[in-house]
Amino acid sequence: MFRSFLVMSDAYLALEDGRVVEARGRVPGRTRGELVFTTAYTGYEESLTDPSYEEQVLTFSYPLIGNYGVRAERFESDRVHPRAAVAREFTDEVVEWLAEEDVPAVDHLDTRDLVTSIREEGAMKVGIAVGEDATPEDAKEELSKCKGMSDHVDIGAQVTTPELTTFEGDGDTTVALVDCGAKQSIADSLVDRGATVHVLPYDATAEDVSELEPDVLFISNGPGDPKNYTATRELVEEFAGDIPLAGICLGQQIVASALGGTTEKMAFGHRGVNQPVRDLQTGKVVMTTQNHGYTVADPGEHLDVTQVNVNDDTAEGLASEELSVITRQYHPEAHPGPHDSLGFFDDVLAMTESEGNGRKRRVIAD
Ligand SMILES: NC(=O)CC[C@H](N)C(=O)O
Repeated sequence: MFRSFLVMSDAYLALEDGRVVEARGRVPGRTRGELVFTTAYTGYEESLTDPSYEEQVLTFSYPLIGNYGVRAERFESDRVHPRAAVAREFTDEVVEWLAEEDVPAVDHLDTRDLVTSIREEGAMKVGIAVGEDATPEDAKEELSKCKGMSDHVDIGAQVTTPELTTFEGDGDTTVALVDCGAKQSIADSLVDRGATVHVLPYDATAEDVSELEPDVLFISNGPGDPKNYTATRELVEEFAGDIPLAGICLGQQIVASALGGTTEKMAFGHRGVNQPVRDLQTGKVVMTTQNHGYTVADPGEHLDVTQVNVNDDTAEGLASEELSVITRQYHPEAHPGPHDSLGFFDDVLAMTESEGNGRKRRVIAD
């Protein structure tokens, strides 16, 4: 157990490795989740509203969070998704926002130690108790109720759009974006390029998609284990070879598993805005935004790995020319992070123009 420098502590984090960490409580409450960290030094508004953090507790390794305020125009969804937020120091403005959202927050703890533990031991469960009457036992009780990420079997239902929503672009291309917890910047990046984007619930049926006559089927980012997105995987199986497919993050994982690949959980994942990715064809390395804890272990026979992470060689981009598929494990839409890979959206829309790409082809055997 290590101590915050405050004499009075009213926040406790009970870690899966048995330790209880004291902190300063900023927003009271009791909660639990998977403890992860991001190394992003900007973009706290975008990260905190990224639906992929659902059921997780987000630790910022950057020590001061909130130094340029809180503006709703930077939000990626309509609420804060992590179950709690942890930093060395939160500004009052961020704390006010988290309080309005009823999301427990703690600071004045040694986040360097926390991040080192996650790196060495992997992402772990945490129970948190914050408030004047909070005790270490309360935090431990929360920990005892904490489920593993893969055990949140219907996590998509917690983050998806309740109904079909359309964002109009000024061009002719139509994209069906299956919302497994989509960041708003994905639809925005497509609309910016002229596409009309229909955002569908994660459990949309093949009929729902067909009715829209989309030129591209796009699977979004989202929280939890890709194995739990059965309905979304079936959609990909249904349309592969008929219309071009794209996916980001969870979307890449779902597309790969639908086409015969496999996914696995990583030790602590990739979360930050400076993850280096190498394109295997051009040799070029770009800095990317990432937020994932699972990865594609085997892309299967239909997909090729086109990009890899420079640090650990994991699959960052997959493609099939035959089936017109391109996916990214990272976040080309940025928000937060570098804009170097925004060209992905041009590549996705270009698939609709490529020769021989019709709705009639079926390459995968039924
Ligand atoms: N940002 C995402 O889409 C995350 C995907 C998945 N939930 C993972 O953790 O790997």
